[in-house]
Amino acid sequence: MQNSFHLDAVPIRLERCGKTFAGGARALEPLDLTIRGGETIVFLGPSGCGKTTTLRIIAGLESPDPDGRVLFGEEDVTALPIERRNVGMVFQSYALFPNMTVAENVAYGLKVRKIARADRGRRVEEMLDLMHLGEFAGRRIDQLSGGQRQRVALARALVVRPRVLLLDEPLTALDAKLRDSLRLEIDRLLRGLGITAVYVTHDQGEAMALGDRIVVMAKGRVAQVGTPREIYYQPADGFVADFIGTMNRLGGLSRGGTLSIGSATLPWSGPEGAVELLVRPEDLALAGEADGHLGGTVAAAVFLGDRTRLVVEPADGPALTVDAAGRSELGRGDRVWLRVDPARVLAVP
Ligand SMILES: Nc1ncnc2c1ncn2[C@@H]1O[C@H](COP(=O)(O)OP(=O)(O)OP(=O)(O)O)[C@@H](O)[C@H]1O
Repeated sequence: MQNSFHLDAVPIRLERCGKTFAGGARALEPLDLTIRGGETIVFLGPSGCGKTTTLRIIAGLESPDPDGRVLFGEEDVTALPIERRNVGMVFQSYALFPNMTVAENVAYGLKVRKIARADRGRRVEEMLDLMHLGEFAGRRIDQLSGGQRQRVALARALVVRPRVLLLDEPLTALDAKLRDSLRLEIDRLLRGLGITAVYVTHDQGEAMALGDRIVVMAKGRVAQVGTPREIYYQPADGFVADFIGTMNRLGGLSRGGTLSIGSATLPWSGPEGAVELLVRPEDLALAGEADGHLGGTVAAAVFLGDRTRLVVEPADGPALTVDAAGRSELGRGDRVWLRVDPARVLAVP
């Protein structure tokens, strides 16, 4: 990024960070996780899985159960309140001062930290530049669009040069198109600044696009930690497989070094026995009757422009989603054959 603005990237370590709320509800099972300096880590999961609680523990808005520790670099910050952790936060709800100008909002954190006026002015200007907000400096917040407000919120969080940037569903309140463009902007910003960032979302597309690594959570537990590719191609279990992208369940059997699918018996070197067999739509191919493994009828066809997404019902077993390449004329009621590459079939517990 062509800007003098630079942040030190600290690693964050969570050690046995669980959370039990008054009344005994366990929102978070004890969690151990190291977030590398400069890494963007995304907590992803359905509502109520504990992602916001984890973020709030990192921020210092919530303390972990006794025994849990939060470290920023070598410093144990477990007992420090949020104002002494030097974190920047961005929320879905913006949390800006509506009757102050953009520049005043961005300057606020510097004022609280008693930064001298001249220095303040320079840093605000630098930050507004970075967020392409220069022309809005004198506008009041209630005169801005949602996307512009969220850029102000980012500027306000970053101007104090936080050790870590925490983002809680920052794009959820915006419409789809704005969400996409601001997501790209956040991506550029995080890469450019090299800041350690923790991002909470329930949107898998956002998680895949922004995360260096994704922590998939379910019911207060970590289901899997991995890069977007690891999570997509090697899901740890059926929950992760279903939560990220589209996944097919193959009604087949793995036994004695073979995989039986439809009328075909294929060589198989994966786990056998009580496993679920899964395959991504892009790893199924349409074929002819002679070289197909599994016959079925097209139950639905959705034209997506570059491809047509088909739902194919085999004679027995679950329906399968498969993509036909552009300009395919396949439609409801057509009889098709599918080929399965056994090397692409996943077996999960
Ligand atoms: N202050 C609180 N007191 C009691 N229970 C709470 C409190 N805050 C959260 N919880 C509970 O802890 C669990 C995890 O909540 P959390 O907000 O971390 O989930 P989340 O994954 O961020 O969900 P969402 O996407 O809906 O915000 C939920 O069951 C929630 O009801």
